[in-house]
Amino acid sequence: MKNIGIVTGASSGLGKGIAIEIAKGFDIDELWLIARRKERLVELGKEIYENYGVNVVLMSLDLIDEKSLQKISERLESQKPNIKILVNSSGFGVMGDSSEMNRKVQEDMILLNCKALFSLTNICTNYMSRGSGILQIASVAGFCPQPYFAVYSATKAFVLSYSMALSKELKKRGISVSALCPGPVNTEFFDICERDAKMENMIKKMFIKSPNFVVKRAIKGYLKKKTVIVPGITMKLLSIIEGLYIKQLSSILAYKIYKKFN
Ligand SMILES: NC(=O)C1=CN([C@@H]2O[C@H](COP(=O)(O)OP(=O)(O)OC[C@H]3O[C@@H](n4cnc5c(N)ncnc54)[C@H](OP(=O)(O)O)[C@@H]3O)[C@@H](O)[C@H]2O)C=CC1
Ligand SMILES: N[C@@H](C=O)C(=O)O
Repeated sequence: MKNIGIVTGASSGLGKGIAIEIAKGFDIDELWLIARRKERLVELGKEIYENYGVNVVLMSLDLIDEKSLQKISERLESQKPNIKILVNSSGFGVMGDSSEMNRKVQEDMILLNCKALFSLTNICTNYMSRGSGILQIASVAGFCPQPYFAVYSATKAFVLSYSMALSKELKKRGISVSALCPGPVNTEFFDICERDAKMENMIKKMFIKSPNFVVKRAIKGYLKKKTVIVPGITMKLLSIIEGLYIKQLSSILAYKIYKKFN
């Protein structure tokens, strides 16, 4: 059976960086790279094949479109591979006054950051086995309901909560789930996000990290099977103030209570 990795959002930023690290260091036969921009995927696929000898499958798909998820599902069903690692990095955020912002943009944030991430995770767990793992790209924004980033921070709270709970459910199958929660990272994310709120992002830029820094910590945390990975000391402190340990404790308690009575 073929061992594969799947990375969404592979055309730029964290997804691209993580895809390269997987190709470098993971024992896989094939890497599926997913995003909309085909030319970017072709470029990355070439780099990965030439430098690391890993076969790539390029899937130029809009994950907001349900048909894209069907295509991935059909391909998995026809090949029945063993998914060693799934990375859900596709996502975007737009700042602004939620009641004044375009509704479609906000709905799309929910569809991509939450719905597509959930659907792909749910599809892929059917093709995972002991030793497989899932790396979800959440955000420190998931710890804090942020005014003027209301929908985005809510989508990341979903990713964080879903991933923390799922990690307990999948433990019995030997599958790890890690939620990466970075603070601001210097990627194309801010080209989209900054449309409405330059001032806010000037503050964020004081704490900005390079994608390389975040990718390295993401892989390290994933390999240690950490449920929540927060890169950098400032963001770690912020996440603790915003309740990281309380969330972790209540999730463990909820799991123990469920197990006792079921
Ligand atoms: N940068 C930051 O400060 C932080 C980012 N994050 C999260 O990290 C993740 C990656 O973001 P980052 O790398 O920074 O930003 P980028 O903008 O560099 O990457 C976003 C990726 O998502 C893909 N994407 C966007 N829309 C779609 C779509 N409809 N269908 C499929 N793929 C799509 C993009 O590819 P394409 O356009 O080709 O489709 C791109 O590859 C996101 O989930 C983001 O929320 C979390 C914390 C901080
Ligand atoms: N963490 C960043 C995005 O998710 C931010 O808060 O801008």
